[in-house]
Amino acid sequence: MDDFVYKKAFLDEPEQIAVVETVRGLTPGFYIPRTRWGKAMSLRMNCLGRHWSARDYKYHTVRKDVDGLACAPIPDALQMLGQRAIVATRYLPQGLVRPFDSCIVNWYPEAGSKLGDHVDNSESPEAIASGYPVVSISVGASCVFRMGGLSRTDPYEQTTLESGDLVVFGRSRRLAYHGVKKIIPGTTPATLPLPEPGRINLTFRIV
Ligand SMILES: O=C(O)CCC(=O)C(=O)O
Ligand SMILES: [Fe+2]
Repeated sequence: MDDFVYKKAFLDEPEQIAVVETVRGLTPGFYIPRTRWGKAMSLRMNCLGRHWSARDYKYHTVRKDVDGLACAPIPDALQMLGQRAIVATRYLPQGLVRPFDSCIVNWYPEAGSKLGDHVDNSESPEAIASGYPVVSISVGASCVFRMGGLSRTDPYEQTTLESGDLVVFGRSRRLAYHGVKKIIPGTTPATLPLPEPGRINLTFRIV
């Protein structure tokens, strides 16, 4: 089996609505992350379970570079979606599924919002070496997503991620480069309580 799996329509419409309502109702809520150079990222973020700092690229228990508040725990309903993704894609058998300790919620609010090509490597060496997959669930506007290899210059597969789509990557692809090139305006389902062009992505990890 490929270690990068893409599954269309993982979430049905009521589940997509529930995800948006859940993430918009969290306290503490979204913030605009700033890099170590003080530059504002083009998205809003809320880290659940553990806080990932855009300043030092490390995980913390509090939102140290934002407002010092403890981050909200991962709601059970979201944790269940993350774990279900691993079984639904047959990435691992049910008995090997473990709870995620981090769910980063990214909200891309504009057509120009993006996330440059990067590797998810802020996690502990043991977590990365285990090859346990990263689960990424998208809701709202479609985006152009690209997944590459272990070197920045390896070829990339480009995919349009639509509302409800799922991406799972681990094992040999755990440290693969990936990024969000752009948000496609006019694609946010009208039934979602999310201003257009809004895209929400949930990324679950064991850190
Ligand atoms: O928004 C996405 O689809 C990807 C998010 C991502 O790669 C990350 O948060 O590390
Ligand atoms: Fe990532």
